[in-house]
Amino acid sequence: MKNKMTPQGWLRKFRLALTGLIWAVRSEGSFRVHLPAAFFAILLAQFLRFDTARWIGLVITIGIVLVAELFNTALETLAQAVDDQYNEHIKHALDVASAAVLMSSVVAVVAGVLLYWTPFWNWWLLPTGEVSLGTH
Ligand SMILES: Nc1ncnc2c1ncn2[C@@H]1O[C@H](COP(=O)(O)OP(=O)(O)OP(=O)(O)O)[C@@H](O)[C@H]1O
Repeated sequence: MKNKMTPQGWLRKFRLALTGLIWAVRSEGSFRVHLPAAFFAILLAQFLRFDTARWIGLVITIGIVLVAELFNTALETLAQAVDDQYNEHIKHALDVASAAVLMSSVVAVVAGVLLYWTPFWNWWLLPTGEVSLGTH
């Protein structure tokens, strides 16, 4: 077997992955919602001065949503190539992929509330009432 774990091999893998990422972002409409939402979440986190733990939570949450969307796009594309007629297996596969995206979105909403709740209220209340909800 040919050993592909050379620097050139890794570089080729990285180039192919980047090509796939660019293609997915261009062809899958959901990225036009998810990417600006992720950008806005990062800006808001910066504004609210997230601590390291919250940044880690935010990065993982954004990653989960984007990875689910990428796999969903890959499956949809593969399904189109396999069979453009009605196919029960493809239906189940695509429905499960959609469920993964839905699940990641629910996780993102719950994580968003947990991550932003205290920093937001601290920002909202501190200048007027000097009330702090603490750091947790
Ligand atoms: N070949 C097929 N056979 C059976 N059902 C299919 C097939 N292709 C798509 N479907 C059904 O249509 C649904 C939507 O699939 P489709 O690939 O059109 O995604 P979409 O709704 O356009 O998603 P997106 O907007 O993310 O591209 C699937 O979840 C599945 O139930």
